[in-house]
Amino acid sequence: MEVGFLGLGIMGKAMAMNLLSNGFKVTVWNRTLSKCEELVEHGASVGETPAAVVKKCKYTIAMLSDPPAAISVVFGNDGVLEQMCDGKGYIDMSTVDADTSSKISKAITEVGGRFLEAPVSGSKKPAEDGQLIILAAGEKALYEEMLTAFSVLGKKDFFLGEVGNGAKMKLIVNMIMGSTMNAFSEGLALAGRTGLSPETLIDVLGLGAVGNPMIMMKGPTMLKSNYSPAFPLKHQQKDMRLALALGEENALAMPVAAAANEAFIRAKSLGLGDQDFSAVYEAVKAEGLKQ
Ligand SMILES: NC(=O)C1=CN([C@@H]2O[C@H](COP(=O)(O)OP(=O)(O)OC[C@H]3O[C@@H](n4cnc5c(N)ncnc54)[C@H](OP(=O)(O)O)[C@@H]3O)[C@@H](O)[C@H]2O)C=CC1
Ligand SMILES: O=CCCC(=O)O
Repeated sequence: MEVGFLGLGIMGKAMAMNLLSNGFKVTVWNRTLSKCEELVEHGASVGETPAAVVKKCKYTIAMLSDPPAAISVVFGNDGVLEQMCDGKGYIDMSTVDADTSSKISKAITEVGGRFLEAPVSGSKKPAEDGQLIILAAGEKALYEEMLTAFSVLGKKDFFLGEVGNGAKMKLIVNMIMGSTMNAFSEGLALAGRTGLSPETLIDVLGLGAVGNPMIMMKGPTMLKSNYSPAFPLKHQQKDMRLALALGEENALAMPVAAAANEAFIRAKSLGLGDQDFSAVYEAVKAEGLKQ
C-alpha cells in the first residue's frame, strides 16, 4: 500500500516510520522540509508540497498541530485540495475540533475525494510502538480500506459514525487527561508544601485506584523536572480550549476543565509551551511563591 504522510512532528514522524518498517511505501512532506531527511534514510520518498503528495498517492494521512495548520495544509497554496480528485482518500489524524474537520471533509468530498478523521489517543511511545487508539469517523468504506494501516499504527480502532464524532471523542478524552494532570500536580505540590514526600505520595497512589498509568508514568519524571516533550503542553492547552468550546456549544458548564485550562495558559506564559504537558506541575508549584 502506498500512502502519503503530511506532518512529521513528534507523532507524525513515529507513525510514518512505523508504516515504513511495516512495508508501506510512504511519501512524506513536512512544512520544515529538513525533517523529511530521517524518513528518507528509512526508505521514504519526499513530496515537495502537500499537493505533490496527494497527486502521487491514493491515500494521504495528515498529523498536524492544530486547526489552523490542518486548514492551511488543505486550503493553502500547493495544498491538498489542488490535487484532490475522484477516488483519492484524505485521512486527518490531527486533533482538531469538529467544525474544522467538517469544513475539510466538505471541501474534499465536493471535489470527489473521500474523507476520514482519525485522531488518536496515546503519545510518543505508543506511536513508536504502534499502540495508538484510533478514533475514526467519516466514510465507512475508506475506514475499512485503512484498517491495514491502522493495524500497524494502533492497538485498537473505533469507528464512531459521522465526521465530527472522532474529534469530539478525542477532545473529551484529552479534557479528562488535562484535568487529571492538574489534580495530580496540585496533589504533588501540596504534599511538598506540607512537608510530605511527593515520592511517597506516588507510592501510595500506585497501590490504590487513583494510580492510573499516566500518574505512574509521569510522576517520577515530574519529580525530576524532566519535561522532555512527548505531548507538548501547548497542544494540551489547545485541546482544553477546544473541549471547553464543545461544552459551551452543548450548554455544559465544565468548571474543572476551565480551571485546568487556566493552569495550562499560565504554564504557557511561563515559557513551558514546548515542554511536556506534565510541566504544568511547575506552574502549579510556583503558585503563591514569589517569582
Ligand atoms: N504528542 C502527542 O502525544 C499527541 C499529539 N496528538 C495530536 O497530534 C497532532 C500532532 O502532534 P505532535 O506531533 O505532538 O506535534 P508537533 O508540534 O511535534 O508537530 C506538529 C506538526 O504540525 C506541523 N505544522 C504546524 N503548523 C503548521 C502549519 N501552519 N502548516 C503546516 N504544518 C504545520 C509541524 O511542522 P514543522 O515541523 O514545520 O513545525 C509539525 O509537522 C496535534 O494535533 C496533537 O494535538 C495526538 C495524540 C498524542
Ligand atoms: O493528545 C495526546 C494524548 C496523549 C496521550 O494519550 O497520552
